[in-house]
Amino acid sequence: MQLPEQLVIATRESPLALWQAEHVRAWLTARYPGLKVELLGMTTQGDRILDVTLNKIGGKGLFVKELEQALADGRADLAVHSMKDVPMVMPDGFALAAIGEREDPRDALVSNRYATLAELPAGAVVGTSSLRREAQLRARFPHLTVKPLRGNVGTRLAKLDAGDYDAILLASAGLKRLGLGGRIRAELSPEDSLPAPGQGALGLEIRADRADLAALLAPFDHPATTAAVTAERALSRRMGGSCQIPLAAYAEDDDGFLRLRGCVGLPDGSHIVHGEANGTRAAAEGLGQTVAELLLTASGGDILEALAHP
Ligand SMILES: NCc1[nH]cc(CCC(=O)O)c1CC(=O)O
Repeated sequence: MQLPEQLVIATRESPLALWQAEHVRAWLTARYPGLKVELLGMTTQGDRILDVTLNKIGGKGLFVKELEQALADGRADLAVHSMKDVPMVMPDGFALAAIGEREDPRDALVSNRYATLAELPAGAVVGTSSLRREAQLRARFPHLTVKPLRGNVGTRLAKLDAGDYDAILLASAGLKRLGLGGRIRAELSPEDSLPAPGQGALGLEIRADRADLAALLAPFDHPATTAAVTAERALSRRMGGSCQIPLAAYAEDDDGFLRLRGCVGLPDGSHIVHGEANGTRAAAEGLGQTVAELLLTASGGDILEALAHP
């Protein structure tokens, strides 16, 4: 294979996105000595619009469209994404070249006063703008108050420290990557907070016509993570795939066998249904569809109505 001399990585400019892009740069230069890798920092619509909850303004695509434009124009060769932010259906002309090994997939409780969710007293204010986290929290701890919280990881921690919240919920992966793992009071079990599809995994996106790059990036792929994330994303896609309704999907790989758990509900937590199934890595896509069918069958009219008219 003819090695290119230089690659450009398109990335968002939040500290977490830059960490992730640097991580991929370090992998590339270690694997291909002599390869020059530059970062092209970009601000996306999702970064600019901070005063509205994401599901109200169009969801996940907002974090990736500008980066895809840079790939289309040839200003960049690859884009590094949190798989959680990548839409369930890849737009025409783009492909995921590799999904790297997953960091901790769990949600984390961060608080300056409380060590567990169970300790939070009635009326305690918990910060999250994720419908998924909110629905699961309300279902399990209906006495808590959920208050919206957006911004990058540092901004969210600053709002907690300013006293605006008693506790906040964040992805463990982001905190750990930024060296902020020490702020985690409790890792939430999948029973308390089932993670989002793709949470904790990084994806490398390229133009579908760049076979040269696909070969170069393929060794970044972690097959167990790819199988798990494929199952989670298939579930989400079959359910309608946006972040307009609370949806969680989490697959664990045990030596080639996947256990996929999913849940869907109403944002107020008043109705939430769970489903799970097992399958082989090779059947990851079908497994996602199977669990989605279980969820749809178990959902009452109210959830189906919310899915149909978000
Ligand atoms: N919603 C934004 C987002 N996208 C990816 C992560 C964390 C890192 C990851 O899941 O890979 C976060 C922050 C969070 O949810 O706390």
